Amino acid sequence: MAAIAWAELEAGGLDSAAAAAVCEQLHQRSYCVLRLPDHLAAELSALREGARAFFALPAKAKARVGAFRRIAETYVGYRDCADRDSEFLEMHLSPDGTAYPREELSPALLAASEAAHARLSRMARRLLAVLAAGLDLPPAAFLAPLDPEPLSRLPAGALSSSVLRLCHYRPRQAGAAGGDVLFDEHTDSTLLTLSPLCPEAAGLELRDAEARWVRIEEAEGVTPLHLGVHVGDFLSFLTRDFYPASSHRVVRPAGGASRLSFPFLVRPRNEHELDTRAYDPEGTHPQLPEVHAIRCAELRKLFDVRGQRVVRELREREAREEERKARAKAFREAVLAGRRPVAASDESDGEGSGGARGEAAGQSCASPPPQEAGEAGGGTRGRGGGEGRGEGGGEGGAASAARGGGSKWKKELKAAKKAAAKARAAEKAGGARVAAAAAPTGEAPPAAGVRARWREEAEAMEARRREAFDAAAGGEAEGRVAQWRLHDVAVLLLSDEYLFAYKQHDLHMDHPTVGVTLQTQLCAALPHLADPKTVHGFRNVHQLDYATSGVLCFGLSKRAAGTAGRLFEARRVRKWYLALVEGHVPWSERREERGVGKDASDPREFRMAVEGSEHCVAPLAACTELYVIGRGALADRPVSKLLLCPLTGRRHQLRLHCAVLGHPIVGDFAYTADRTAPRMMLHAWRLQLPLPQKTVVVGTMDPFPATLEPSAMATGGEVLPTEGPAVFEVTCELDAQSCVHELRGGANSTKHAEDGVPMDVEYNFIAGCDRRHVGPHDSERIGEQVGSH
Ligand SMILES: O=C(O)CCC(=O)C(=O)O
Ligand SMILES: [Fe+2]
Repeated sequence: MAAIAWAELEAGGLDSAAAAAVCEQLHQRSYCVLRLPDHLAAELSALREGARAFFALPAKAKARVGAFRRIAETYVGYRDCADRDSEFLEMHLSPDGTAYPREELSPALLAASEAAHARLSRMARRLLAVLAAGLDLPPAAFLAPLDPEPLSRLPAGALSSSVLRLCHYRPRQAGAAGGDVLFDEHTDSTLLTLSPLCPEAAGLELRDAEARWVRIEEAEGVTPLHLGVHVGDFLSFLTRDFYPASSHRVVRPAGGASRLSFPFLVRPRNEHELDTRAYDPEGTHPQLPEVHAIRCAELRKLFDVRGQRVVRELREREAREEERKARAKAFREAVLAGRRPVAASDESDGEGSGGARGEAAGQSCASPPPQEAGEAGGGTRGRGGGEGRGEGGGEGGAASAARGGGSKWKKELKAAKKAAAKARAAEKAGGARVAAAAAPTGEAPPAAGVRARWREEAEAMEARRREAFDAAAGGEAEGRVAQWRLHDVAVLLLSDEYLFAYKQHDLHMDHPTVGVTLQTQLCAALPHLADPKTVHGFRNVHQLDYATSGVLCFGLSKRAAGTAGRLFEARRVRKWYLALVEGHVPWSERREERGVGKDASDPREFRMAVEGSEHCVAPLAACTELYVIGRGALADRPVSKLLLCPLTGRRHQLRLHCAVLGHPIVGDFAYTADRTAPRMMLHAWRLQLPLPQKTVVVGTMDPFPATLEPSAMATGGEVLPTEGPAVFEVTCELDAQSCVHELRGGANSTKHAEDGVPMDVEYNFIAGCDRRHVGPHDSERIGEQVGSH
């Protein structure tokens, strides 16, 4: 799971990339993980040490802090849940910023709690402002119910509603009964909950979008400086489940370790009366319920009742899901045991493709189809119910909602209507008024929010690209637009653990609405290897842009994908790209180190910009090595062929680095005005992965060969057969110089410039790679190459 840097969220605008990631993740799966800056380590460890010392006190001393009790509309104090091996201390702040309760607590714990409370509260406000902006709402829409800022504006004698809950889960006593769930499944009756993670005694489990338990503290790379953020009932209610409440629980950490945790529960003030009309005077916002004159305290009671039912439903669903998983696993194991993966494409041409074909053909039909997000199991999301453990011990749950897939909005609408019906019942009973939590009946509410916006953007980009082709081809665009079919995919290398595929240019890796994407192609070609637990079927570990072609690696299991993903993150993967760039490049080698950040002038937030340019914001370090392979012409225009080695992987890094050096990539729609090239001439040529057992290099043919033949452009987008094997694989480590040597030596040219670079070469491009280009690989040989580990 990629953590979002808090520093970026803090420094960027409400619509920065980090902000968008927070909105997207909370929308998709109701939680995200933030990476806190190192300087907060001391603050967090002071809190940990203070709490550890407190919980180590004799029971009598802890009881003197004061039992769990209600003070001015909120609960404070210490409680011991001996039957669950857990104890809790609820810390609030007084209007002067001091912690409450204070009796018996060490000055160190008080100081650490005050600092953490204040800091987490500020972070929560920032996050809520970001989440509001994600729905085109002003920050006040989500901030108004919170404790006032500064706290000195609290009524005299009141305490903060938001609470820092110090939790201690003891190791299991020898011979003790009791299960492994220490804190039952629930949703928090908060807007948000912020939890510094505890990887040394991982126990926090959250439901993912398919309602499976995820132990976020066990994810690779999680440290005590990571912060879990999850959505509570109030935010879920206020956004009609756009940000759904996260269902979670605490289980016994492995190895019987004791666990300390500090969830910060960002609560609305009980006495606050919700009124959303100010933020949506027309009542047209598709996500904001129209609510007025309803006290948060009343709403909270409603959440508690609803939570009970949803937990029951979830448990039933979980049992059904377990059964289905066992069946899918048995099937997958049977296929892998046979080591005979089958390519069952939509069109059987009888030719061998990437994986060995044949014997197991019948089985592929029976394999479970990959599921779209939200389709799995009906899409009911987890919401938990209070288990009668007192305030906070068991928190209420919000209405269930479904996400993803075509029926998402209908399901959401249904949930919203149910919520409205309940609210109306509450209105009758308690006199509170919830005007209309339901959308207008009869039709799904219009799509809103970041996800919908991004989808629109992707579609608009696609439309623009088509338009440009239309213009360039004078109405004969059809032949020039890449219209890939399901079987236009090549499997370059297949092992038990990894799949390397060829992505065609002008093809999405995946897409919520487009039918032919690399993912759907792979699902059609290798249905038995598609994992129904994933959203699209195959676990990609890195990305290629829509317009870029080339090698992509997929992990066939979560573990394999994790291993490869970590190699990418650690920058241990070497990548070589080939590009045709405009003009004759005057140097033969170059290193470009300008950082890459967002281009603030692009309203679509698509383009990036290099450090130092006028509109570049928050640039991140970027480095590319560029080598000239040759200079010549492509359809009468001067071009150079480059080998590009990105040492970092920023969005659009290669396009930008070429452009800023004065030689943009031919056909790059984002950074050039040229609309005549039939494709963007950028290709991910080779990938070198130092997998634990063996380093593999997987490559493709050179799609921009030097040739004296008539340009392939004339054939307009047709898939051409290539000469020789399309897959290049070696098991020794490669370096850039040897690639340069190989490419220059292979250039079909007799003239050389002074620097040894071939000149006057007529370049060509191969419009795509089809299965016929792939060498005769069988899974045994490839298994040897990649090794299994
Ligand atoms: O102990 C934890 O990490 C989480 C506890 C929790 O869910 C809560 O206090 O609401
Ligand atoms: Fe919780």
